[in-house]
Amino acid sequence: MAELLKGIAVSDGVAVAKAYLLVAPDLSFEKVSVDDVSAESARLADALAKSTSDLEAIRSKAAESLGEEEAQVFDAHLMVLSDPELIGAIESNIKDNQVNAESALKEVTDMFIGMFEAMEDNPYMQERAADIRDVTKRVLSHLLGVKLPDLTMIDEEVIIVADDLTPSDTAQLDRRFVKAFVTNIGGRTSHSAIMARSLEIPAVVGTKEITQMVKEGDILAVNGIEGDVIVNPTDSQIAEFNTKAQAFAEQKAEWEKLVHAETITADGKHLELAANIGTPKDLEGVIKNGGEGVGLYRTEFLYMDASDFPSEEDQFNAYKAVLEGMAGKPVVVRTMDIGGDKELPYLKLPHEMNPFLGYRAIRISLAEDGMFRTQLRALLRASAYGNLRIMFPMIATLQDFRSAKAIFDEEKAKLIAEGVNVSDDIQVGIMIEIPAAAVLADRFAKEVDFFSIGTNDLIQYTMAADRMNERVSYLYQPYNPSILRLIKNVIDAAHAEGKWAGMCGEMAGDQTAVPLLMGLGLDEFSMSATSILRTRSLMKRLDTTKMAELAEKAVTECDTAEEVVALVEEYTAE
Ligand SMILES: C=C(OP(=O)(O)O)C(=O)O
Ligand SMILES: [Mg+2]
Repeated sequence: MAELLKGIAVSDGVAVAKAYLLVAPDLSFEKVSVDDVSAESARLADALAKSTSDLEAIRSKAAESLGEEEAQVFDAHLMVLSDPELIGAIESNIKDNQVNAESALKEVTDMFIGMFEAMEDNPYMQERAADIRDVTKRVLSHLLGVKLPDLTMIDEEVIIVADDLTPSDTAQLDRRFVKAFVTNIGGRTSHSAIMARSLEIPAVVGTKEITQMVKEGDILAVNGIEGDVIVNPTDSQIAEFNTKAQAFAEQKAEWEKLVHAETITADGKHLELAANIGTPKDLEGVIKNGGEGVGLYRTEFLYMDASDFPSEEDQFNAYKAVLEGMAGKPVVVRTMDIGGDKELPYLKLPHEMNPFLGYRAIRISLAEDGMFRTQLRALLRASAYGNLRIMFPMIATLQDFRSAKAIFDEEKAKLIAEGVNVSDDIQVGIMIEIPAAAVLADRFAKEVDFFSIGTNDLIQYTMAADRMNERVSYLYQPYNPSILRLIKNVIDAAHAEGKWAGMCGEMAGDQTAVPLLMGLGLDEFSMSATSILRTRSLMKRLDTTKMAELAEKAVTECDTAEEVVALVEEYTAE
């Protein structure tokens, strides 16, 4: 029977395909004694052989899609499988203690993992412990006859079902095969949702129970525009979804006509529509969608995609590629924003109660300033290849900004003294994503070159509602008058000092927010590349004077987000 589930629509598009469960399988087992130890050893040998052949296949797939360097992680895993000391110890455990292969394996690997993990100052041994942990899971899965899900091995059309997708899971999705994803948790501004939009993969998150409702092989129909998911749809429901997919494709074709057009409002004002990117590869989408610049390059993905800190040279090459790719159009590069839902496995950070309020972004950069200086040097060297702007994330105090700017100035002076070609026209600005900075924007505006409002975080900190938590998503209110007042304060403060104010939070591409932001005088709108054309189409039919009247009313006369939405509808009705 078909079952309908409602979730949060986070990435447009409609898809129907087979479910693929990305759920950690149950690998529990009982320790039992065995009489036939040679049969048990044969079971172990069989599981080891199957694990080896899995890993060889995964390795060659990774080499093809991610590159040889990324694939080398799997060499370390293969080495574990052929390590005579480890395998020998498991075999002896079976023989000497007459126990099943599962428990012999687990006891020995736990012992090695414990030993290596105890060597706290030795990152090499820590990594070996992680490798053994991974390989043990694989061998156990073969012994128990359960399947380990693996995103890189998908080779048919599927819809991924998971509790949550991490940003690195999302980065591995192959658009040819992954037609959509559906998760239990998450919100519109979770990083996996943001990435789904740039990959143009339809997605519905926060369904709370999709993983319990779906079995391997079920068919799913997903509508990422409205947030509907149907498990095992009927033929007529499939036909209905296909009609919606068709209508969406036609709407997109209409927007695509604006790809080379400028963004001009009904009263002839030019506004800048820029794109948010995570890697140089995303430039293709920016160009395809007519982006007039890059308003946010999230450089942390460069760190997250590597197995160790990227070198100055690797970073320089990535930044240069983006600057050259945008051919003189502005590119705002944000310095590393690790923390919150963006983890860096090789930067061992202590577990925190509230990671979004913890040690993250500029706080890490200022404390571990070697890493920060490397990034700034790479950026400064790349500045000669385009129109670079640098932005610091999570600035809470003027002292944060001054410290970061002082390090930037020092590195710039050093490079110039070394005779390196550095642009003398690099604007340095900040993200406004912490309410303290939004309130004090008039003071910041005297010292920075620009603001970019990061509403994804600004809303969660202002409303005290976690951006990832679907239970409090009703409080995550972009149109709440309190948020609009903060935004107005920031834009007015920038303009009073002759500076520009942009926005790179997801709100900049939200079709209900855009009329308000136009009315508040926002200069630059930076969003997922896939939202650019529909926003250009909307702006073309709106008049800035009328939108200013709308914004003024919203800020001074509305009590609630609902009232603001009603007002927007009234002012934008055709
Ligand atoms: C753009 C933002 O940064 P991120 O989503 O990467 O936290 C924001 O907080 O609005
Ligand atoms: Mg942020």
